[in-house]
Amino acid sequence: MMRAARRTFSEMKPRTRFAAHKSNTFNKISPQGLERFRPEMYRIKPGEDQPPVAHAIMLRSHKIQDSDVPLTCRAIVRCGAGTNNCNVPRMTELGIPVFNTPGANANAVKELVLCGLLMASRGIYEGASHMTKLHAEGTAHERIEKDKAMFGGRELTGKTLGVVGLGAIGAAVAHSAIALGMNVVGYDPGLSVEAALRLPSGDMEMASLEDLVEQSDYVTLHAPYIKDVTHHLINAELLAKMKPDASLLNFARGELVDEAALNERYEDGGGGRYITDFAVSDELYPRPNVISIPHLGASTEEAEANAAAMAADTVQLYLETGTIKDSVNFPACSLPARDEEHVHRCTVITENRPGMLGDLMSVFGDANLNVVQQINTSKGELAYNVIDLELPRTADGKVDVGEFGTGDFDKLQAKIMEVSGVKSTRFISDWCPGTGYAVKVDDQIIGIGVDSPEQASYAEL
Ligand SMILES: NC(=O)c1ccc[n+]([C@@H]2O[C@H](COP(=O)([O-])OP(=O)(O)OC[C@H]3O[C@@H](n4cnc5c(N)ncnc54)[C@H](O)[C@@H]3O)[C@@H](O)[C@H]2O)c1
Ligand SMILES: O=C(O)[C@H](O)COP(=O)(O)O
Repeated sequence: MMRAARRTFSEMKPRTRFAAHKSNTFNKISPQGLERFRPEMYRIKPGEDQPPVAHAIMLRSHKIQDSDVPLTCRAIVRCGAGTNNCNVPRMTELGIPVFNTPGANANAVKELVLCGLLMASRGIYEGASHMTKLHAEGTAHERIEKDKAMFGGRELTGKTLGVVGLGAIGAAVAHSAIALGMNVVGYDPGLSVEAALRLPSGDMEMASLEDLVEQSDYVTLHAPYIKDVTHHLINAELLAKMKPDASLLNFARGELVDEAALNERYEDGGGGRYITDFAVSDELYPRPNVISIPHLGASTEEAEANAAAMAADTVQLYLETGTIKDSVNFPACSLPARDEEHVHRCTVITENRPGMLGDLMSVFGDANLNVVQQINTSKGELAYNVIDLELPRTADGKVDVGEFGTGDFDKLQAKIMEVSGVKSTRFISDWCPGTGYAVKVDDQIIGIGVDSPEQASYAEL
C-alpha cells in the first residue's frame, strides 16, 4: 500500500523526501551529471548492485536486460543518442519512458567523423602503423622518404559526401564538410522541421538513398539502429551502386551495414575504405580497407559531461513534475505546476483509445475530486496524462485530512488501475515525489506504493 496511516501533509514532508528517489547507473557516468542530483532527494548506486532497486536507471552503451529493470522503475535515461541497447518496445508496454540526450555528443562525433574522412582519403593510419614497424626495426630515418610513396592519398575538397541521417550529427557533419570544400548530398526519410532548419539547406542537395550512394565519394551513416527498420540499411544492392573507390564511414551503429556484403565487395576487388567506430566481423577485420575504432565517438570530456548533465535534468524533471521531454517512446508533455497545498498531481499512462480519457475522468468524478487542470498527449498506441486534483479543504483553506486522508490515495489509485487500458499511475507532490506508483503488468496490478516488492524485476513476472 502507498501510505500506512493518516497524517497531515506537513507531517509527512521530511520523512518521504529523503526516501523519495533512487537512481541506478550503468556505465561510468560523468560526475558533472551525477552532481546535479540533490543528495537530499536522490541516492545514486552502481547498476551492478543487487538486488536492483531504482526509480530511475541511467546508462550509456551498457546493454540493459529486462531483468535489470526493477518493478520500482519509472524511467530509463540514456546519456547519449542511441537507445538500441534497451528493449524500448517492452518498456513502452510497461509504461516506462525511455529518454535520451539529443545533440549532447554531436560535436564530439562530428570531429571524429572528420578524422574518419581524412583516414579514408590519406594513408594516415597505415602510414603511422608502418612507422611503428620501422622505428622498431631502427630503419625509420633511412626508409621514410622512400616508403611514403606507398601511402599516397587524395584530397577531400571537390569530392562528394553523402550523409545518411540528418539529425544532430548528420547536420553538423554536413556543415563541416561544406567548409572543407566538399559537395554534400543528404538523405533522411524522417527529417523533422527542427532538424531541417539546422541544415545548410542552400548548400546541399537531398536525394534518394540509391542516388546518394551512386553520387558519393564518401558515404557517412548517422541514422539510428532500429531492429526491424534500419537493420542492414546499407545492403548488397546499395554497395553494388557505390563508386568502385568510394569509402563508407559508420559512426552510427555496426548493424546498419551488411558486413558479409561489404566483405564480398572487397573480395571482388572493390576499393575504398570502411572506417567504423565499432567492432567488425572476423572476415572483415583483417582487410586493409577496414579501420575499426573502439566506439570513441562520444568519448570526450565535453560530450560525456554534456550528455550526463542533460540526462540528469531530464529524468529529475520527469520524476518530480511528470514533464516529458526527449523521450523516444513517450509523447512530449508539460503542465505548469499549481503551487497550492490542496492541489495534488497524478500521472496516468494508458492505451490511446476512444473513451479512455472519459473512463479515467469518471474515477475522479466518482471520488468527488475536482480536476483543476489536466493534459493528455499521445504517441502511437500510448497516451500520457498529467492531472492536477483539488483535494477537499477546511474553512481555513488547509487540506481536509478528515475528508481525504493519505489512505484514500491508495483507494483512488486502485480505482484508477482498475480502469481498462490503464498501464500505470504515479502520484507526485513536493512531500512525496514519485513514491506512489502502481503498474499493470500483463493484466496483473502491482501496487508498488512505497516500493515493495523491491527485489523483483519485470523479467521475473
Ligand atoms: N559513435 C558514437 O559514439 C555515437 C555517438 C552518438 C550517436 N551515435 C549514433 O548516431 C545516431 C544518430 O545520432 P544523432 O544524435 O544524429 O541522432 P538524431 O536523432 O539527431 O538524428 C537521427 C536522424 O536519422 C534519421 N533517420 C531515421 N531513420 C533513417 C533512415 N532509415 N535513413 C536515414 N535517416 C534516418 C532521423 O529522421 C533523424 O533525423 C544515433 O542513433 C546513434 O546510434 C553514435
Ligand atoms: O549513441 C550514442 O550516444 C553513442 O553511441 C555514445 O555511446 P557512449 O556514451 O556509450 O559512448
